[in-house]
Amino acid sequence: MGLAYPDEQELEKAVEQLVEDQVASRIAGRDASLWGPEAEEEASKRLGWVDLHLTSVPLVEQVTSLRDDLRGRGLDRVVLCGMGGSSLAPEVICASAGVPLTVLDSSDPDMVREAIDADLESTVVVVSSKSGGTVETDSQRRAYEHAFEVAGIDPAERIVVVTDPGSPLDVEATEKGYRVFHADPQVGGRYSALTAFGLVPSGLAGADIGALLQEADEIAEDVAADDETNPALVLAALIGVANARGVDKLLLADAGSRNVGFGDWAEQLVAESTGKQGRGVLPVVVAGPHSPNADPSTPDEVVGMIGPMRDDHPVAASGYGFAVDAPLGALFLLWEYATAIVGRMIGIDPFDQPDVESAKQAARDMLGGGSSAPVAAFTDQGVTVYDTSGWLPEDVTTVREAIAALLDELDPERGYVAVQAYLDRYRDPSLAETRDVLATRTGRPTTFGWGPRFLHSTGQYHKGGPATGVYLQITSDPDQDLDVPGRPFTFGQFLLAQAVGDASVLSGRGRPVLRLHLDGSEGARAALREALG
Ligand SMILES: O=P(O)(O)OC[C@H]1O[C@H](O)[C@H](O)[C@@H](O)[C@@H]1O
Repeated sequence: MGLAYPDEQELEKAVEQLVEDQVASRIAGRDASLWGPEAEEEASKRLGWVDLHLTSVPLVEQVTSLRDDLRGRGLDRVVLCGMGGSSLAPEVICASAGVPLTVLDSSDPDMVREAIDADLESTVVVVSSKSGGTVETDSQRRAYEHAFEVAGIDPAERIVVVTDPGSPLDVEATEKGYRVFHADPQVGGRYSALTAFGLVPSGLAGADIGALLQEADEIAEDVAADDETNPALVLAALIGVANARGVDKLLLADAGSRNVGFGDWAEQLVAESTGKQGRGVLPVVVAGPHSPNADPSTPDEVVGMIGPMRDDHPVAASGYGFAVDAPLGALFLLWEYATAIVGRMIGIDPFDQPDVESAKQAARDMLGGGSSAPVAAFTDQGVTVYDTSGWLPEDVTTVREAIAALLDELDPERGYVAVQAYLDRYRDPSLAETRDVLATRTGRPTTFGWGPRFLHSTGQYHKGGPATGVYLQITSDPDQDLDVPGRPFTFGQFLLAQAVGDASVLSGRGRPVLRLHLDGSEGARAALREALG
């Protein structure tokens, strides 16, 4: 089928089919057969999220009492160490509630050092990892343990752990006497907003987590209903039918939602759940309804507006897009249902992430010296240019020409640009504006991700989804590198290995990757800005 937006009748038919197949009630009943025989085993241990509005209720009391205890001891600054599904939900929960939470989801040495140096005296650190083996999170924990010890503070007084029972982190934290919250092992990372992963850090930071569960409870019956008005069915039908027609990007704009930064959470859910086996839905998260890619949009995008809150129905679908909003707890559950249903419609397992490991392995190979160091093409104005696998034409000698050459590789109908900045997002927030600049320049869907954060979110799609992207990596010399205590590498070496490792996997799929490495000077940054525009 060609690239054409589905009409209303097709959408109605798709919803009717979902109703007839009883997809919603079967998800609620944890029917693991919905995604085919190959996905059944994984799905049979990944559907616990349907009942979290009930099963997580006892956590509210436990977290509130720990918060009161910590505050009584003057510990009111909460730092969360965790990647992907272990940090994206608390970030949106706390931002929406207006309570401060420092999210440390990076291996950037400057970012780690700044988080640690800020007010250690009043800090409690939540270390969250479902697997208990994520290297970024492990490294951040080690750095905090070291900092507490140097300051004469017992880490056991300050570190709270969230992990699955029996994980390596669980074992080590228990031995060390840390306070451990066990998460529900029947829930995967990106569906874990209403487990201990979402609730512990948010509750300690001061968000009303009881209200959040209540909000989810209020929509639970609607999203589980085999009914044409079920908002999850309407949302899924729109995205799923469009995808079958080649409309495979999902624009998410904040249109005045009270749920601050919701797009970043939905981005991981949709990209990692659907982007595999050469298929998937690419979320394109933009600031507002008038951002480039939203206005004008491209023919291969479903245009989704998050907000404003509607009284009658959480989802309003029209021929070319939708508006969706609800209280945050309800929105989590609604999108989880919708994403799992889209997974069924496009024929993939929405609960695995088969391509994430490849980049981790490539990073390990780099760190262990098992792969050769990348060779630069040239340096221009403090920016060293790397073209993984040598796709750059030989006569290209400037950053400006290199960016133009990358954009020349874009397919005008299906292609997208992914900017991946392995930098300190708190110090360099304006770099995210690169997205709008390149979206305007190319007229094509453009995503922006901070590395290594995006590796645990859209990273799966970039490696496992349709091979239609061109990739612009930005790396830099840090101000000052930092040791990872007890490890044979520094944070700076690890960060670079992550970028180089991911680039090698992407280029192994035949995609062009351009890495621009800044020497840390203002001149290099200015040269980059100038070459982008
Ligand atoms: O919670 P963790 O086990 O540390 O995992 C953190 C993240 O790691 C991987 O990248 C997965 O692809 C993500 O889905 C997950 O959220």
